Amino acid sequence: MLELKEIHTYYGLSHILFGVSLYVAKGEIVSILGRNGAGKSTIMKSVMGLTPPRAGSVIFQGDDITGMKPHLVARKGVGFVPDDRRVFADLTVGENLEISERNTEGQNPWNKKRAYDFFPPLRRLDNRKAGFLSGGEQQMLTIARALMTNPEFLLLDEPTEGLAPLIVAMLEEQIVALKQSGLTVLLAEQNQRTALKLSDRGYIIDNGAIKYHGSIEELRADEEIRRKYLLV
Ligand SMILES: Nc1ncnc2c1ncn2[C@@H]1O[C@H](COP(=O)(O)OP(=O)(O)OP(=O)(O)O)[C@@H](O)[C@H]1O
Repeated sequence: MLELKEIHTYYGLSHILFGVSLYVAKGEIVSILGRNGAGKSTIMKSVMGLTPPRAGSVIFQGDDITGMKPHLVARKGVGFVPDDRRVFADLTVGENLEISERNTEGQNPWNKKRAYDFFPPLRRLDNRKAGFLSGGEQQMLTIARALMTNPEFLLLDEPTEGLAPLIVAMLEEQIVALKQSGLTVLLAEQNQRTALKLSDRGYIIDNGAIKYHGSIEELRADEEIRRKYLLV
């Protein structure tokens, strides 16, 4: 469904991604694991066209979308949950959801009701300004906003970072539910426990290059590689 072929991405003169290749098949949850600053977010932004790769290609559902503008990538069915949990602080939770609603003509489209059924804690916050939410509530809202665009593919950048264990467990369950509903997910994670629990396959990135790729069973069994490249 998504394939990156040897992409090189820069911030100005800084060369950040060095020939990153990966693929995600329809229906999979694939994790990119790596330490702080390894390049996980830059991979996500390269797919979204926020930091277009200067070399290599991004193929989505057979189309070359390398360097396509972010709103057009979104229109193709890619939802993005960035790691900064950006919401419109002055709008209510309900308004944040309503203004994100798109592509509602398919079967069982996401709307406010479905979003509240999916994240029940958000329902009672319908009228609350989003700037007053807790970190966990904000993360639910950020994910729900991405879902309101009815994506087929979701880029999730460190969704559980800095959240309390109970919220992390709830989000993990919901990510699995999204997969069961037919969504394909590329997940960036520093937290290997979450990645090992949810994913079908994993990539390890270090210093902007892929160092390892395997099934989650292989990754789980390979303690040496995890110790070398990940936080333990
Ligand atoms: N806007 C920017 N301008 C310049 N350099 C940047 C910018 N954003 C990120 N970088 C650098 O790019 C490298 C990769 O960052 P990236 O955010 O992709 O890492 P990450 O693996 O997602 O880590 P984190 O968990 O901290 O988000 C880092 O060295 C970072 O300092």
